[in-house]
Amino acid sequence: MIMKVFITRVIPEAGRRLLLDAGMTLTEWKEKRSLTAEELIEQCKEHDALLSASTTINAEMLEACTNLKAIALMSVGFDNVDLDAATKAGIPVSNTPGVLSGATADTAFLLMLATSRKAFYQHKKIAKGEWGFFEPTADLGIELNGATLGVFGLGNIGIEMARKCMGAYGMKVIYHNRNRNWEAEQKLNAHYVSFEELLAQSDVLSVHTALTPETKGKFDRAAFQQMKDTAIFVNTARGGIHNEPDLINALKDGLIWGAGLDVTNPEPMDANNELLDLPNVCVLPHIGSATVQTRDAMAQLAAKNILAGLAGKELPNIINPEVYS
Ligand SMILES: NC(=O)C1=CN([C@@H]2O[C@H](COP(=O)(O)OP(=O)(O)OC[C@H]3O[C@@H](n4cnc5c(N)ncnc54)[C@H](O)[C@@H]3O)[C@@H](O)[C@H]2O)C=CC1
Ligand SMILES: O=C(O)C(=O)CO
Repeated sequence: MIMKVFITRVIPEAGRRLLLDAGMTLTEWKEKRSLTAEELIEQCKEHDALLSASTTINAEMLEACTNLKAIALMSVGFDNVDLDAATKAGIPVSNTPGVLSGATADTAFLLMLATSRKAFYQHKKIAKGEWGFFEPTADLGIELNGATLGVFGLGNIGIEMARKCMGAYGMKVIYHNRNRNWEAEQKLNAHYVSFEELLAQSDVLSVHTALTPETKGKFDRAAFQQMKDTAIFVNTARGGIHNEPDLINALKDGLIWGAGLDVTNPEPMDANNELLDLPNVCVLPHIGSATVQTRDAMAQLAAKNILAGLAGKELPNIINPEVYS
């Protein structure tokens, strides 16, 4: 029987090929705008499986599309999906863990280093014709050698970030997590600390948890107040984990030294956002996993999950396993 897969964006050929070679019929959303909620429902009703690249999947859609045999997300994060509703609708959902950890940690590392040297600000100055002259005390950065990296969420990406920082700058690693990660602690010689200690001791604080009700708005004014005024805040996880007005004020009031963000709240960020004008800030448009190799691997993994679901098997990267009980 021919199975039909709906794909919410154009995905790398590596993933499409796996599905096509298995005899699937594909419909890709090729328009330069996101699907509306109604369009998503309309499409999903006509298909057997959904491969979703950062589309909101709400209860209404899931209740309307119980025909779906699998939803494969092309992401690790699943805060855009109503997982309880998916389970209630009997639809298995998968994500793409692991394959994007290196690329996303590279992005966190890039933001840390670029922020520490005000790199994006300097680039903008040149573009505006403001190369200037040699001023021994102007626009200085800070060095990272021997600094303390604080990881909030020592999972796949947090571990990769810690490795890179240790290798490049001999950074000391401390972390705070829901649960202690004993294995990573041993491998990285990382020290578990309370959230308050993480705030107080980090020279660079890098966020790597999922966005959940517990982490939403976790980095607010009260948190920034407890950080060093020389600290760099890096967030490549989700914009909702920091409170943006509080972050702007923390930077302007000198509570912290700088910020590097791959994720904002909302996305896309408004072009007039104050953060874009601050010298010690570097912002990227959510490109954590955006390399050729990583996007190929993500598309392939998502495709493998779809194929398993359509063959009546458990999705290898299932995130709502209770759907099978
Ligand atoms: N910027 C980008 O393009 C990308 C962003 N991400 C984001 O990064 C997040 C992390 O990804 P992975 O490292 O692969 O996930 P992971 O599940 O391997 O690691 C997350 C860690 O956070 C910990 N954690 C969860 N809730 C916590 C809490 N309330 N307090 C303290 N620790 C908590 C978990 O125990 C786990 O160790 C994803 O959820 C996603 O939102 C992921 C990939 C790319
Ligand atoms: O995987 C994720 O969660 C992302 O944000 C995009 O790769």
